[in-house]
Amino acid sequence: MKITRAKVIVTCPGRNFVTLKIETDQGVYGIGDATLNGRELAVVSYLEDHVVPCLIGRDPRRIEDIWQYLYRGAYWRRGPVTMRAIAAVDMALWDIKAKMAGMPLYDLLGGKSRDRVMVYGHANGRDIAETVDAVGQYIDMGYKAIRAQTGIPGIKDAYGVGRGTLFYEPADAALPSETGWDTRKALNHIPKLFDKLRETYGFDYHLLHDGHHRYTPQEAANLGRMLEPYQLFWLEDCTPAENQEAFRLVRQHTVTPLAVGEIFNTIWDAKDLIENQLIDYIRATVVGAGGLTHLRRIADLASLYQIRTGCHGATDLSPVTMGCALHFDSWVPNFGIQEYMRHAEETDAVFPHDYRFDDGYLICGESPGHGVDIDEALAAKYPYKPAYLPVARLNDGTIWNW
Ligand SMILES: O=NC(=O)[C@@H](O)[C@H](O)[C@H](O)CO
Ligand SMILES: [Co+2]
Repeated sequence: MKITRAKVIVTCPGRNFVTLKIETDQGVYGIGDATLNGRELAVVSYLEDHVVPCLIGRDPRRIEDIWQYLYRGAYWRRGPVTMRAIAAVDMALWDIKAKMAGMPLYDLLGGKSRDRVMVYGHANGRDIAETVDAVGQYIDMGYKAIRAQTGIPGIKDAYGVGRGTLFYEPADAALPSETGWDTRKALNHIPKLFDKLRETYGFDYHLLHDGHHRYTPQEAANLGRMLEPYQLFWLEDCTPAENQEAFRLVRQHTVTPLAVGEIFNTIWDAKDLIENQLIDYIRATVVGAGGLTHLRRIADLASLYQIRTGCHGATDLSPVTMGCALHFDSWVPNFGIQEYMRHAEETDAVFPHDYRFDDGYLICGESPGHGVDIDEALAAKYPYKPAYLPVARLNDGTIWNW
């Protein structure tokens, strides 16, 4: 069996997505997501100019060999562009293998460990009252788990607060927009949000919060401790994780569960965090961490330390990633939760899929492969539109983590 063609499809139905389509001499094709929010075209070039020429003629059944070839063969390794390109190839090859086997992908991974996948949505508001109301909307939609982010008095465009939409799409300008940050103001305000949420809705619903890399370890520990009475499902990205050891300082001072990893590219970004049990959930994704082949390895390492998966699932991860993630989530024994920010209608039209939302859970599809396709004719109607993630500055102008 041979790969006869591989093409990169760039489309912008509501937002930019990069999709790799691999065709074979057996007429079966597979697709993979390669979207890197704000740097999409770098992955397009990496794939078109440096990966696709190496794929033509290879046997698509040799998923592991191709993964190792692309990872070790590039010599330069572990970056977000490289690992997204490898992920797209990997997803497409698993799609092909499952289609050839006539199986939904989860069957190829080892079968279902659960019938449905608990998801969480993004409730946000410009102030506490709006955010409390938005959480109520998600509860009414059947969600059991809701992430809550609120505007903070004195902070311009705090992270996670949409502009009147039900969910949050941060890539909002042709050049990076400038947002503010003030940790003191955030630490004074965020506990009040969760106090109000628990007072309003009680403790039966899972509540999550994203620190989005903005606190130092000591500040993160302080926030974690202040949030303990509100029993969060997790506090995510509480401090930057380049220094994995920083989480030990947080861990020592709070029992608030910690989640990290949406920007991780390989197992090496998480190894120390996992082996030292410094986190409770690993957020690495199929598209961000080298595909199913590599994400399985991360999940298996995490399972040794009772750490569960909590895959990132924002709008900028395409329905192809969501489809693959649901097959992974259906199989992985140490599943925790799946982030599910809904895609725009025009996105769903370009990427027909068989997964569906039901009462706070996503139900994985049963069709052979990962269950997601791309309508190329429709995709062509949405040309790429430059869109950058914002940057954040402190009050004195210092660039901070967005
Ligand atoms: O937990 N979810 C998130 O942090 C997302 O909202 C990220 O900011 C975006 O995916 C970045 O493109
Ligand atoms: Co996040």
